[in-house]
Amino acid sequence: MASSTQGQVITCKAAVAWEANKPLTIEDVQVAPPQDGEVRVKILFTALCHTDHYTWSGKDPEGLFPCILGHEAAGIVESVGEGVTEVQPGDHVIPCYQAECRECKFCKSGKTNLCGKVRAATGVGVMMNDRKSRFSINGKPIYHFMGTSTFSQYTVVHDVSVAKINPRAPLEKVCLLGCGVSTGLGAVWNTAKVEAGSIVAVFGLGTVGLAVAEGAKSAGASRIIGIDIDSKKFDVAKSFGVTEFVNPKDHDKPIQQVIVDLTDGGVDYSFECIGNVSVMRAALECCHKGWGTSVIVGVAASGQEISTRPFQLVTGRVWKGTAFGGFKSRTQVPWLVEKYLNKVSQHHTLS
Ligand SMILES: NC(=O)c1ccc[n+]([C@@H]2O[C@H](COP(=O)([O-])OP(=O)(O)OC[C@H]3O[C@@H](n4cnc5c(N)ncnc54)[C@H](O)[C@@H]3O)[C@@H](O)[C@H]2O)c1
Ligand SMILES: N[C@@H](CCC(=O)N[C@@H](CSCO)C(=O)NCC(=O)O)C(=O)O
Ligand SMILES: [Zn+2]
Ligand SMILES: [Zn+2]
Repeated sequence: MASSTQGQVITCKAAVAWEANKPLTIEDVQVAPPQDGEVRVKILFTALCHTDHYTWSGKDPEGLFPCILGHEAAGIVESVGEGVTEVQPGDHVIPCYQAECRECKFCKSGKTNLCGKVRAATGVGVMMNDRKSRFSINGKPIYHFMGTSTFSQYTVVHDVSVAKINPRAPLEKVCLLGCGVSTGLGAVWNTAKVEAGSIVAVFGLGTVGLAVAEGAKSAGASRIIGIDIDSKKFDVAKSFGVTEFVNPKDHDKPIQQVIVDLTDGGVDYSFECIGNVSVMRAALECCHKGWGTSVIVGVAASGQEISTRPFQLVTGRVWKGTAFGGFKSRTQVPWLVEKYLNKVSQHHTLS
């Protein structure tokens, strides 16, 4: 059914980042109607991912200001532009910063979840159709962010950047599948492909690290070692499957040595979920000789580089990275939502 706002400019509240490192301010923002291939979404719930903080801090080479941040959210389609066939007003959706067009070289390769269709536009804060923003304040354009800009009551996204989900799903929970939780689970299931019995190290126990732990537990890992400089994280991490805790501040030795000593030569899989290049090195170097694989999930600041002795790779360790946990967004986010709903109903049946 057509909404009363279809085709109209909507004025709503949004949190605007005017400059790097300056507090966001809540503003009245004009949100233009969706053009060809675009979808306007009423955002009902949005979470905060460390990447929002990263771009806000000014360390993201793609960061543009003023902008509307936010990329981990859920909402309902308000209206759609010409040619949009896969969603309609009223559909429950999760915006996907990692698009999936199913037509580009990347999508067709079967080798990656990265999609090339709208990435050039989303990287410079505009929509692909006219290379302009749909957000403005009294005529002054405000940049989009990651093709999602969910810190707004209404946002406009490309149709390839929106996943239609089961309307029974609680949006305040499944919004986390828009980034952190999916990324952590996918890093384990898709990128590392952790096998039962593996020893896993997780560096950083924020949303992403906790989801890695949950994924590793579900894959049957025998030990899940959580490493964080904030010991307050350890209690919650236990409930996500972490079996042992290490706070680097409690040790004089390099953290990779501590983990190697704890594990008879190193872990089978490690995950860096912080965005710190020294920790990325430690995460690689705590892997077992011959087969240990380390996955970089954290996003490091502009100008930062990773390093290690090539001997680490010559002797069989593997260094990988992951974006959105390797999930194909439009296809697999609805699947993750179903998986979550089934798990919740199973718990209800059991209790
Ligand atoms: N690759 C992707 O697709 C993807 C997706 C989501 C997030 N990320 C990135 O993943 C990282 C984690 O995101 P998050 O939202 O979980 O962050 P978060 O801030 O919630 O968690 C980070 C954790 O790391 C810990 N930490 C910080 N420095 C540490 C150190 N030196 N040693 C050990 N622990 C340390 C912090 O105490 C915190 O618990 C960020 O860099 C984020 O940008 C990447
Ligand atoms: N603009 C950043 C890119 C940071 C980055 O790597 N982003 C991840 C998602 S983080 C989600 O919280 C990603 O998906 N990367 C692949 C892509 O952006 O195409 C920078 O340049 O540092
Ligand atoms: Zn994120
Ligand atoms: Zn594509």
